[in-house]
Amino acid sequence: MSTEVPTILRKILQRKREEIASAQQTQSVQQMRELAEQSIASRGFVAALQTKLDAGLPAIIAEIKKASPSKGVLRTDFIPAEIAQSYQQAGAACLSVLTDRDFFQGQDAYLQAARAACDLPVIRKDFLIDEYQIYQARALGADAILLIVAALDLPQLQDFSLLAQELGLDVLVEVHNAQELDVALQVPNPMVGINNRNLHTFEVSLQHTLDLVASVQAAGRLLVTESGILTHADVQLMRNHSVHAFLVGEAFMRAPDPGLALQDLFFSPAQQGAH
Ligand SMILES: O=P(O)(O)OC[C@@H](O)[C@@H](O)c1c[nH]c2ccccc12
Repeated sequence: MSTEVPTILRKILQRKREEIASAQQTQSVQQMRELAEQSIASRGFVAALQTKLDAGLPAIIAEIKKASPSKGVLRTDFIPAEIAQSYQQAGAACLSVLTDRDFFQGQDAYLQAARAACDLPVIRKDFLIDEYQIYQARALGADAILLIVAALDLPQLQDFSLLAQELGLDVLVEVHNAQELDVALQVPNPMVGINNRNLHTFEVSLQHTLDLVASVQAAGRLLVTESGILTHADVQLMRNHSVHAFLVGEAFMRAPDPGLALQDLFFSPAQQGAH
């Protein structure tokens, strides 16, 4: 674990340890592993992003998130299956579903309902600190997991990444700065996410992506810019720096029709021919 773990992140990770301990009283690691191994086939997450990019289209991971610690409740009319279908129709490549209960008002059932309602690959958006949660993710039907460099040390990142691969899960390794990126690049994995939001201060700046784009691309990784993409200008700024994969939540969740908001942000006339 990095030396300065941000306060909110520290709180979340603390709570995760309790959740894992209590879940293990109902189902052992061994049982969870068996459920993971028997789970429905995974849909390729990286492959779905790459297909969009190869076609000259933006690769959009559209998020299903009811609330967040920084913004509170984002959406009251919250039906994950409907949102998933709306995202698919609008041209999303993949879904991201928050499963954390205490800080994001998520649920495992939201991931299952969203995935069952469409054909898109889904990433389980949670704070993973134990292999148990990786088995759980696959048992739920997730196609990918998030590994946050600020929450894990290098051996954990390597072990978890390997286990994920064995289970057929793709991995999004998330960083916020150059130091974390150095760690992420030691984990053999095709995808790197740059979170524009600082998990300590909640400050958001797209400059974080711009600062790291050259290093990520030089390493031959697929770069996903995460958080704080709200306007056409934000999307254009990313495109101008050859960033074409996006993880977007709030901008869609606050809109009456999330799919329509996706279309407007990425495919409106102002955006035509931009990539
Ligand atoms: O709602 P936004 O600003 O568009 O951000 C989406 C996504 O990047 C954000 O939810 C996120 C990025 N990394 C995370 C880690 C845990 C929980 C949430 C996140």
